[in-house]
Amino acid sequence: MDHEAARIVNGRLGGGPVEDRVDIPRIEAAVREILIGVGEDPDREGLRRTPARVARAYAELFAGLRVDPSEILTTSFAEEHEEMVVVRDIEVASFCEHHLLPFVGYAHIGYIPGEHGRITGLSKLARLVEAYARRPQVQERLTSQIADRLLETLEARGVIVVVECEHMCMSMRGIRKPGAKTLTSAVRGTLRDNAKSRAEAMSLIQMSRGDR
Ligand SMILES: Nc1nc2c(ncn2[C@@H]2O[C@H](COP(=O)(O)OP(=O)(O)OP(=O)(O)O)[C@@H](O)[C@H]2O)c(=O)[nH]1
Ligand SMILES: [Zn+2]
Repeated sequence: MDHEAARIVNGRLGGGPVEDRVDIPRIEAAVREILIGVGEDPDREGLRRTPARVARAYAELFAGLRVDPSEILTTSFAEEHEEMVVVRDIEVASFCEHHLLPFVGYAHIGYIPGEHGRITGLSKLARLVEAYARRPQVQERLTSQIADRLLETLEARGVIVVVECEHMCMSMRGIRKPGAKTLTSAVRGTLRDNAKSRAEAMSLIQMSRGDR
């Protein structure tokens, strides 16, 4: 494998291979430095292959940086469905950009198709979450990016996205409050303007909470 090819690893995003250009040697060197920095011996048996493992893990965990979210919703179908569609409990695993520690939880997505009733494949909603989650993020931006992309690409009449996550940077360090959940929402279009539709969406989303 030539040097350039060695820098290209295949990441996987929601099951599909993506060409993933990640500078593996650079990540390896940095991880080795971190290990030294925290007072470890990067050459001891258990840590020898750690920089390489972390580099591969990061390629996968940040694969969203190399995905164009506008290409995810390209499959949409014209359907005479003008009522709400809700997909709830989509697992989220993202990284807070302040500490590069994970935040994990669920995203719930609801939308009302536009005038021409264009709907998208249900899995595409989960792929959209993956594309925006697998990058350094803040939860608020993750939430609104998903909502804005849906509104724009599907020309939906209304969109609601609710994300609930626990942030490891709040659980494991700093203030150390494990179990604290952060809830964020982004509401667009008719769901923002119409309190009755919004309440319907919220009740569909909240129904899941009792089931869990
Ligand atoms: N709004 C928002 N804040 C976040 C998110 N993830 C982490 N944070 C917060 O980012 C803030 C960074 O604060 P700083 O004061 O710069 O960093 P810090 O000294 O490590 O902060 P502490 O966590 O309070 O120890 C912290 O309050 C985190 O809780 C997120 O997704 N959204
Ligand atoms: Zn953080």
